[in-house]
Amino acid sequence: MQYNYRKIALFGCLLAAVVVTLGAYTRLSNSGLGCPDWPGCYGFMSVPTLAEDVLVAQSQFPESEIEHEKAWIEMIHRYFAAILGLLVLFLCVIAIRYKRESPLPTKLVCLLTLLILFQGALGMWTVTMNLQPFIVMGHLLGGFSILSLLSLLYFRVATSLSPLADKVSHRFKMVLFVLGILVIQIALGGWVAANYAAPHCTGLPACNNMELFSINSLFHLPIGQENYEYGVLPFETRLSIHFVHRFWALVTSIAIFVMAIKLYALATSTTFKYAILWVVALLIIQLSVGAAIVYLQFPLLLTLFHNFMAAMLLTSMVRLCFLIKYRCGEAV
Ligand code: HEM
Repeated sequence: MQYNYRKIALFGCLLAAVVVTLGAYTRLSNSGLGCPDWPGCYGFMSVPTLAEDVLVAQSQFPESEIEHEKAWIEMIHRYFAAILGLLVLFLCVIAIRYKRESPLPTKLVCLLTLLILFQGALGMWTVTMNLQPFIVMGHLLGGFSILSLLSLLYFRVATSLSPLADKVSHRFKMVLFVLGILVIQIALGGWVAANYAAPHCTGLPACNNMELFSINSLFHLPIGQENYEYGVLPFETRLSIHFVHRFWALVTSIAIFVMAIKLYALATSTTFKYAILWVVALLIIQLSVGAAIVYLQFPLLLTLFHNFMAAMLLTSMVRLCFLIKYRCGEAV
């Protein structure tokens, strides 16, 4: 039972990574409004392709012209997300059903189920509120949170150890703190993408027109518009948003390096040492990919990889937290 549950949880993690990447593809290929309604597409369960269906769709949504490629990208993301939702629901039902016989993390799966439902609502608002940047960024963060919690679920069911009963260690607090810094960096990345701010800062390492950077312009919020596709904020605000993402990458990197050095100096188990090195390796790759995106002028596939690496970095940090909390081997 525990064994099968573990395998399903692992499958859930992989599926969540696919859904997050498909979501990024939908966002970055500007297909977010490929279907102007939700959960269907122009009122159909699939993209309307037959001539008569296209006519019906077009008469019901005269203001949006069907772009089949964008509509398919959007619908494929929704299909995968729906399968993930059903899988999480299944994990939740099993955890509750076998609560007595098998010690499964019921609270964690229930939280995941609530999160999946909220994520579905965010997906709907993304479309109905015409890509409102706060909703788009929230949807990105929701996807990353689901992936993190699913990985935590997998780590929990894959171990026979119990969490430490004693008070939270200094090292655990430090890793949580750095995790918080990383989450801010991911949110800032989502803010860059949601406001289409990437091409407004093309220099490296700083933007070309740094004289336009201003902290105040960051408070110019994208609200009160009908449609947010392709962004509504002025040039200097987008440049500033983009630059802050780069600046916070520096803060994140320093925090991760310091954390890694401190943890490594005290670690004794090989598993834990590898887990620390893995985080550092992912960070170095992520920084190089970030710089390459700018240098190569924002190619879609590389930006997708940037999103994927952010997800990997986040789950690796979650793993570090888990390893400390469950004192795997004599790790901490
Ligand atoms: C720890 C380091 C970093 C993390 C975790 C991170 C994470 C992210 C995330 C999650 C996104 C959103 C992608 C999406 O919408 O799917 C993003 C976007 C972006 N990041 Fe980063 N990033 C990091 C460092 C950097 C660096 C160093 C640069 C540039 C020098 C950079 C440049 C960009 C750009 C240009 C985008 C917007 C892409 C677009 O909208 O086309 N990032 N980042």
